[in-house]
Amino acid sequence: MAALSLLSLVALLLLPALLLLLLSLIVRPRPVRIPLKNRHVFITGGSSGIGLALAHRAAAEGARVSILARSQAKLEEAKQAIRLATGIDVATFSADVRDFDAVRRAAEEAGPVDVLVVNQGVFVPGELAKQELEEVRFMIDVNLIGSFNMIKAFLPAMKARTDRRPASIALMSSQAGQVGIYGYTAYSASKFGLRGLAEALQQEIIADDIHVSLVFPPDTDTPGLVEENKKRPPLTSIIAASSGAMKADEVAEKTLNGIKSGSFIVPCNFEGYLLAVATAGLSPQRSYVMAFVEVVSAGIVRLAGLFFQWNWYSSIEKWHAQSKQ
Ligand SMILES: NC(=O)C1=CN([C@@H]2O[C@H](COP(=O)(O)OP(=O)(O)OC[C@H]3O[C@@H](n4cnc5c(N)ncnc54)[C@H](OP(=O)(O)O)[C@@H]3O)[C@@H](O)[C@H]2O)C=CC1
Ligand SMILES: CCCCCCCCCCCCCCCC(=O)[C@@H](N)CO
Repeated sequence: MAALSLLSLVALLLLPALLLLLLSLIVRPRPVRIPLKNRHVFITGGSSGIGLALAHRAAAEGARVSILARSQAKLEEAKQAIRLATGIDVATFSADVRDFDAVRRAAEEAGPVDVLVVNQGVFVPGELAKQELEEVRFMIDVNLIGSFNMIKAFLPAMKARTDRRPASIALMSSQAGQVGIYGYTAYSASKFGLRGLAEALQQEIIADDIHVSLVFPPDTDTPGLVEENKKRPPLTSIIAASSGAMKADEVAEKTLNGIKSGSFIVPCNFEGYLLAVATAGLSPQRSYVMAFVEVVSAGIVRLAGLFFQWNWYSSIEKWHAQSKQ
């Protein structure tokens, strides 16, 4: 009896250890560190919200920072704010990411970039039945096609960089890019699209030592969210409240840490970790510890996900029952 329990104890410890060992051998791409100090970090949407917080932090960490957005006035305001806080001057580029020629001119002017953060994004919530196709197109154009434009324009010089240290392309998705949320048909589609782009792109540029990160923030306190809240269907707010809200600077910190550690998936809060494990799919994974968590908890996290859906559909049913009265 004692021998049997000793045996099962050994098996209990040995199996996870063997699994960890196996995973540490097979996870791909291999782990990498991406330094920011003295490197050129280019941030789209860098004049407001998460992008502005990223620019602040990257400048404070000793990077050379460039920001791109449409409004020259907001860019100038951001530049002054960063100078006041850090004493550092960032370069500004006024362009619309939907305009490939404008983006290409910015790329030429900016010179080679080591860390490209494609963060610009627009969000107009609303049920598809009530939304104009023009708004749908707007979100797909800025969030998805705009990201393609940025990468197409900046990638050639990144590949040809003479600094042989590892480089990074980070894309700002959203937790609504991991799970579809009521009121976000177009927005979720644009953010899910970034995932396909990122997974395929990582395979294409790994040989250039360029590493892709996909960031998934929850609701984040930014000027963009203040605007969004004016239009949000109540059910969007109810369902989005399943994940806690964050400050722009907290998301910026998670994002830069994710970039520096070369993480492909970058969750930002606890719910974000659950979502990352629940939607791990066939994404690349560099961390054998995270890979271990994914393998071991897949079933139970799926169960948790089904409970969330149960809860969300209950809210939707309740909402319809109330509005019929
Ligand atoms: N806030 C949130 O709750 C969340 C946000 N996100 C994502 O994070 C990113 C940043 O969001 P947030 O900080 O809230 O956004 P803000 O609305 O506060 O800022 C958006 C930034 O993008 C720029 N931008 C918008 N459209 C374009 C365009 N066509 N071309 C170039 N620049 C553009 C804006 O400048 P200008 O208008 O002058 O062009 C601004 O600098 C987005 O991708 C968003 O989807 C993800 C999850 C949650
Ligand atoms: C396995 C269990 C997982 C449980 C966690 C589920 C939480 C889902 C919440 C989704 C929130 C979406 C917020 C989108 C924010 C956003 O992008 C807009 N503000 C526009 O910018």
